[in-house]
Amino acid sequence: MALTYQVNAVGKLDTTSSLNPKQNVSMTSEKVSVLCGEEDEALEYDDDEYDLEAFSDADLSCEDRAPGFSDSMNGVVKPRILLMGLRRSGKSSIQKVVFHKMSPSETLFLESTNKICREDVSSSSFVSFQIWDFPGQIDFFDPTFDYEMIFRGTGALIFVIDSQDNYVEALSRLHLTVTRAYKVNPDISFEVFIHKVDGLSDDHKIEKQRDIHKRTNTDLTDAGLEQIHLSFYLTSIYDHSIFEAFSKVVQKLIPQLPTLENLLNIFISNSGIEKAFLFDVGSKIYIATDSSPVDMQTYELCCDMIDVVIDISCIYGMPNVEAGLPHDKDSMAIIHLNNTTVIYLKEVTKFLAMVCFLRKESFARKGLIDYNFHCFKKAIQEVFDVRVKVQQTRKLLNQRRWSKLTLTSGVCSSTH
Ligand SMILES: Nc1nc2c(ncn2[C@@H]2O[C@H](COP(=O)(O)OP(=O)(O)OP(=O)(O)O)[C@@H](O)[C@H]2O)c(=O)[nH]1
Repeated sequence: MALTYQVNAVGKLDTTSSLNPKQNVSMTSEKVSVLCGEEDEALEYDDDEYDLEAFSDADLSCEDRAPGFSDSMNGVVKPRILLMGLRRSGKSSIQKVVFHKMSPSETLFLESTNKICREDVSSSSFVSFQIWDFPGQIDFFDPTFDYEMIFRGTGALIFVIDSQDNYVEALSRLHLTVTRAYKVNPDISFEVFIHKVDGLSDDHKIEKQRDIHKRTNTDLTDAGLEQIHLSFYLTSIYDHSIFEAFSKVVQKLIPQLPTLENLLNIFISNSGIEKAFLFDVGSKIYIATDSSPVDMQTYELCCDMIDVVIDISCIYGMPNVEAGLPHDKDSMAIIHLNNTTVIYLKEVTKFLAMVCFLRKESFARKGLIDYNFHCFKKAIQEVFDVRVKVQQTRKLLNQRRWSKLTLTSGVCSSTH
């Protein structure tokens, strides 16, 4: 597949000739700049000047990195993604494969979960949430169980259905869960993973999805809750479908998604690129892509490329001691496929990477692409800065509100 291959692992980036005269690069999304003309093609852009690492992690507490969901007195908590479903439907396997790099075959030895497992996922500046894995046997509608508290802070509820099993019971549990959760928090996104589809033929998969879709919608309509929207995904841990489904779930929790998509659209249209993804490298979740449709094969190629880069970096790269990663913000890779397509990976931060698909002819203008990438990086920094400012203001306002309340109550008690 790969005719030529080039990886710059940690600390080995060859950011040679920075021929660019110090230009004043504009930072707003509308101004992702375009360079045209012959001489621009010679440019090699040095991204070091704008060190995104500086704002990717260190400046922020965990709370700051959370997208949305304010519920405590003066802070912001991470949105929760709940993994629910009957026993042995595959919940823990999904979590282990996507977030712990467990190989699918190892999940055969996973023991049944007997208590709620919470895990923080804060792998990048944009991806930050908590996953709660519920044991299949738990009756969370038991009166002693505070399900209202759980649903109140939930961003997405993933209900996993084992497609290789009889799913009648799973569907009635899904209905119960969704209706109760909706009453507590109508903002939850409800996601249904029709899981373990690796054992089914293509026709059978579609048929199952149609059947499950029809039954759940009929149940909701009968209950007068047709306004509840469920999204369905066919998933398996044995291929990339689980990563793709998880990407779509996570994207719904990123408030900056439209801005990121817009930036990617501007970037690709000005750089001769056919498709670009913004990946969270650790989990292989793509947090944004441009508006052209995503096909599974392209996504799989991106995942394979990320695996290769990580493997090579682990072997030949110098460890990024601070972050505990084998790659850093300077890592990049180029793969030339034998069908004249080039895949170009460039790190945006130490956690985020952009993967682009383009024609060989367009790649000849690498200088232009690198320059536009550099502008894209700066625009992302702006998005991030704005978010930090909004969150800091929100915190400040909350603190003020509380001190005002304290004062008021002080006045009340003295007049009494
Ligand atoms: N064929 C196939 N098997 C899977 C898939 N995902 C999980 N499994 C298997 O399903 C079995 C149960 O997986 P678990 O992850 O333990 O299920 P769980 O829902 O967490 O179970 P509880 O902890 O009991 O609630 C394991 O043997 C997994 O290997 C899949 O996509 N395809």
